[in-house]
Amino acid sequence: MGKQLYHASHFTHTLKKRSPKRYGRLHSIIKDDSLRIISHVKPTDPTLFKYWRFRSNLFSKMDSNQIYLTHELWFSVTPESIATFFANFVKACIPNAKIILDVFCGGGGNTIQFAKLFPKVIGIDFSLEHLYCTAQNAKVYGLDDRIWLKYGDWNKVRNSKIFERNKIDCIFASPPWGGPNYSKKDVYNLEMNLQPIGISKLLKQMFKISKNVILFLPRNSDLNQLSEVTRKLLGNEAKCRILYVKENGHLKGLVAIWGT
Ligand SMILES: C[S@@+](CC[C@H](N)C(=O)[O-])C[C@H]1O[C@@H](n2cnc3c(N)ncnc32)[C@H](O)[C@@H]1O
Repeated sequence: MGKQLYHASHFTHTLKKRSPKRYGRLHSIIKDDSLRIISHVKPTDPTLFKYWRFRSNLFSKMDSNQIYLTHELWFSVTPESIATFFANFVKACIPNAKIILDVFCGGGGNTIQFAKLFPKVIGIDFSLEHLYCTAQNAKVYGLDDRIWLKYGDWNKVRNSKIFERNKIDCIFASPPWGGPNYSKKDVYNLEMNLQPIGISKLLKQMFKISKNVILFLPRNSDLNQLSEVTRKLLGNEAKCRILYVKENGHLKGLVAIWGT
């Protein structure tokens, strides 16, 4: 799959060999095993208790005590039932897809569920710790052999040669929503608040790589902006499908779908 990618099954080994400096940044985390979650032990930060109470919703294998999370991943990983739904949805739309790209892959919530159904998944993140979590979590699900990881900022990685070598059938992305305040506004402005860039630029960059794009966005996202950007980039007849996503009766967000 090319030198620029790390195979999840030997992520730390390859990192150590190819990039000792980067490995050095992870060394203490690996040595202390400090990101491993012991399921019955509460996180030290009380603000995480509400996520810990529902920890098995994040990963059904949480009780294996082999799931890895950073502080940020406790509240940003896609819950397993939602990630499973997204993967099944893509499989139903593009049954013969070979390669799925998961931009902003975090702790692998989505990457792992895609890898259950598709032969190759490429996960991108600019956090080495998060890539390490994805690789570790994929092992628990026995899916690390189908996952390749790319370290770097999307703004740079998007121009990488990996997309010349790998034909991407579908891009999935769960971009950062800019912190918990996203829900305080009636309408979430997708141009101003979405990280790391506004929706128009992000989509334009993604359409250069694949015509099939799925974004997991806040539930209060501005639908007019979605409609406008779709017409602007794909023409007046183009469509963007929207699904509202619930978990246990609670509205968690929406998915915007372009393409097949
Ligand atoms: C909402 S989380 C994704 C969660 C993921 N879908 C999961 O289930 O674990 C967003 C991720 O985007 C990453 N990220 C933020 N800005 C980025 C950028 N400019 N380039 C690459 N990754 C970025 C963060 O490190 C974080 O892991």
